[in-house]
Amino acid sequence: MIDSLPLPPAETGHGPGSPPDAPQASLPYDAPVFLVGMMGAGKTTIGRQLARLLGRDFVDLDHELEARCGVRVALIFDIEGEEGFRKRETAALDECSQRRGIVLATGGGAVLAPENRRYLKERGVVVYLRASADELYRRVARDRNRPLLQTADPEARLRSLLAEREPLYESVAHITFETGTMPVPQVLRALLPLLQRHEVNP
Ligand SMILES: Nc1ncnc2c1ncn2[C@@H]1O[C@H](COP(=O)(O)OP(=O)(O)OP(=O)(O)O)[C@@H](O)[C@H]1O
Ligand SMILES: O=C(O)C1=C[C@@H](O)[C@@H](O)[C@H](O)C1
Ligand SMILES: [Mg+2]
Repeated sequence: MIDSLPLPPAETGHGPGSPPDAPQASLPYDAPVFLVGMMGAGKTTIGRQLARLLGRDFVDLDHELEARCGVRVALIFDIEGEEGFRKRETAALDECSQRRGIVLATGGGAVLAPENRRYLKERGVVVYLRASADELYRRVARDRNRPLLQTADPEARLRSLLAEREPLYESVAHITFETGTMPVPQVLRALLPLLQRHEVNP
């Protein structure tokens, strides 16, 4: 039933009727760029803008799963539990991470599975968007779309998830970028030269 509902458009291109803007920058490789980090790290927001800047297609793994299932991430969790969601996430990541020339924003928990970490590390350039628990919580506090934070104490949950995952994000990252309280345009300006300087093995 979860596979047969009407789909919102997947965020995997520039959208119907909207031609891509001319790229304002480029990278010296076509390996995919993967963004990892906690809920609220800015993977979707920065990923979309980075893709536009580079003239690359943007893939958001959460949106891709929603498009495939026809329902929101929260409902996938409700129906299939976190385990079901993670299986779908791994299958989608395996497929999407083989695309060249894209920017891909992962979901916050995509680094949990060892095979996902291998896909990320071996197939592209991985950027860990890092932020403090205080800052992350400020960014997601009012948003109800994150099922793992629908608890009595979402801030404590976010802190414990961050502590658990930090070493996993670090272990896959080629570039760790501390966003601090930097606004999005500034993050993009500072991240771009790091990506351009990164050396990718053929
Ligand atoms: N550097 C930043 N400064 C201020 N606000 C930010 C920054 N990055 C993201 N935000 C805001 O934080 C919120 C969450 O960002 P976003 O949805 O991009 O996070 P995410 O990493 O994709 O999270 P998830 O893993 O849940 O998908 C959004 O409202 C976004 O505008
Ligand atoms: O941090 C997580 O485990 C998650 C983050 C979101 O991107 C979604 O993938 C989902 O809400 C799970
Ligand atoms: Mg996101």
